[in-house]
Amino acid sequence: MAFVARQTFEYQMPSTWYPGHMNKTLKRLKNLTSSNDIFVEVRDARIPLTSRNYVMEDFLNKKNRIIVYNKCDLADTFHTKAKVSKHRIQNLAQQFQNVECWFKETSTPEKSAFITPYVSKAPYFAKELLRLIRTLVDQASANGRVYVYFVGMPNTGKSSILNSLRNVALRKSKSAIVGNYPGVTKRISEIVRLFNDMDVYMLDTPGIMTPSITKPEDMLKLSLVGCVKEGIVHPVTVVDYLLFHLNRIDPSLYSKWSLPTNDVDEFLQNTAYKARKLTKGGFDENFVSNYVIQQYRIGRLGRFQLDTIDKNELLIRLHNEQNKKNAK
Ligand SMILES: Nc1nc2c(ncn2[C@@H]2O[C@H](COP(=O)(O)OP(=O)(O)OP(=O)(O)O)[C@@H](O)[C@H]2O)c(=O)[nH]1
Repeated sequence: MAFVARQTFEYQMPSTWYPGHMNKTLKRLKNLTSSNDIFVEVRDARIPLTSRNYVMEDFLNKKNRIIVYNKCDLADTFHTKAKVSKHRIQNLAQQFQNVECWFKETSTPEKSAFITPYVSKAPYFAKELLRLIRTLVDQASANGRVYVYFVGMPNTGKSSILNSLRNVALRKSKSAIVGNYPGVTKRISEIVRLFNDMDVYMLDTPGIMTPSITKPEDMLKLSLVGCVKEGIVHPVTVVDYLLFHLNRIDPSLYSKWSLPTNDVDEFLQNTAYKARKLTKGGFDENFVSNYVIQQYRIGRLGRFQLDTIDKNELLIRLHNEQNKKNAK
C-alpha cells in the first residue's frame, strides 16, 4: 500500500522558555531613546513568521529597523548545494519578496524599515547589509554616535552577522562569541566599531523569546531550529514533528536511514541502526533524536521552511497577538 503522510500533528501544549535575562534585556532595549539608534532584527528564514517577536514589535516599529532573514541557506527550497551562487541569491531574494509584502501591508513603521535575506558566511550579504546600514546612518543627525543593535530570538545568528559585518567592513576577525545552542549571549555586549570613517558602533544583545506562545505549534518549530534551550521540549517530540514535515515534503529526504513511516519510534530505531548510532547500552532514543536534530540543523535533511507562506497565517498571528495584549 502507498505511504500516506500525516496531515495534522497531535501534541500537548509545551510551555515557553523565558529566563530572567531576556526580560531584563527587553526592558533595557525599550529604554533606549536616541533617534540615531539602528536595530538589526534577526529572524530565522526557516520560520520567518514564528521568529518574529511580538513583544519587540511595539518598540521596533518606531525605530530605524532592518529585518534580516538569516540562515537562508537552510530555508532555500530551490537549491540543495551549500555554495551561494549569484543565481541562488536571486532566488532567495525572490522567496522573501512575499514576506516583505506582508510586512509592508500589516505594519505602519514611522521609520525606515528594510528587509534582506542573509547567509552569515557569504560576504555578498554582509556587503548588502552594510549598504542598508550606511543609508540609515546618512539619515542620522550630523553629530552624535550611531549605535547598531543586533536583536532577535536566540540562536538566529546575531553574533555571526555582527562578525560577518566587521570582517567585511574592517577586515577584522570575529569579536562576538558564536555557539550552536541558544542563549550564548547573556548580556548586551561592549561596543564594537563598524566603520573606520564614521562613528558607528555595533552591540550584540541576548536573544529574546516571547513570554508566552501565540500558537502552540510555534514551540515545536522554535525547538527544532534551535531557538529554544535543549530539553524544554522532549527531543523525541521534536523529531516526531520533523518527521511530520519530512513526510509531507518528501519521505525520500531520509531514505538513507529508513523507509517512509509516520511512527517516530520506528524511524529512530531504523536511523540508529543505519547511521550507526547505537550506544553500548543499545538503542538510546534521546541520543539518536539529538543526532537527527543536529543533522536537520546543518541542512542534511533538506532545506525548507517550516512556516506556511500564506498571508492568512500572518493575519491570524496578528489577531492572536492583539488578543494577548488586550487580555493583559
Ligand atoms: N547554516 C547557517 N548557520 C548559521 C548562519 N548564521 C549563524 N549560523 C549558526 O547558528 C548558530 C547560532 O549563531 P549565533 O551567531 O551564535 O546566534 P545568536 O543569535 O548570536 O545566538 P544567542 O547568543 O544564543 O542569541 C551557530 O552555530 C552559527 O554557526 C547562517 O547563515 N547559516
